[in-house]
Amino acid sequence: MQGKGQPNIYLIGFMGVGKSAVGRNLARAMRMQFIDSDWAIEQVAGKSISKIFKEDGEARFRELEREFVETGHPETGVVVACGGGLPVQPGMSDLLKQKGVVVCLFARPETIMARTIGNPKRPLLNVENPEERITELMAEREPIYMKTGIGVTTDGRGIAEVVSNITRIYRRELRLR
Ligand SMILES: Nc1ncnc2c1ncn2[C@@H]1O[C@H](COP(=O)(O)OP(=O)(O)OP(=O)(O)O)[C@@H](O)[C@H]1O
Ligand SMILES: O=C(O)C1=C[C@@H](O)[C@@H](O)[C@H](O)C1
Ligand SMILES: [Mg+2]
Repeated sequence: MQGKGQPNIYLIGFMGVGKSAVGRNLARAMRMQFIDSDWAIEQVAGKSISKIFKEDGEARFRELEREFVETGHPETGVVVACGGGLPVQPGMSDLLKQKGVVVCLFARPETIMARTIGNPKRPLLNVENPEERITELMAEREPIYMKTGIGVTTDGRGIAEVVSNITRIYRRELRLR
């Protein structure tokens, strides 16, 4: 794989901004491996995200996220699509920045709503008024997202366009290192 040995790329941002979809395409373009933290955690736990939340609680899920970042994935050559809440718990922002290039995808609440509606993988949005929940959670998380990753907006932009933007950012960051 051509990107083997290169610093990891971590995609962060709110649920539905496109981390998984963009990450898969970015990894292909960069010839790097692709790992989705939500998927990796489901493999370790042997159950779905919604089952982990229901049976073990959110705190256990956050522990699994920490283990994934600390020891659960290769140190180089990987594009990691992070779960929406992964950078939020204490210490994670600095840890991600140490480990690689962090890019944060953004989208407006209406866009997020349209992209996430009816998906059972996002138990936090499985509430009576998901729009309100998105706005609240976003306001809480935005400062952390902004200080952790280089921002890329995705509203009205297709996946290929977002991928080529990130490719340029990554090359620039490698030159600066
Ligand atoms: N730029 C884009 N334009 C149009 N649709 C998009 C774009 N990015 C992602 N999508 C679509 O939006 C949906 C949500 O994207 P995705 O699952 O990649 O989000 P995510 O950030 O990984 O969310 P989560 O944090 O919950 O895992 C998918 O159906 C995806 O194909
Ligand atoms: O934003 C969040 O806290 C979450 C996002 C998803 O990717 C999953 O990691 C899970 O549903 C929690
Ligand atoms: Mg995802």
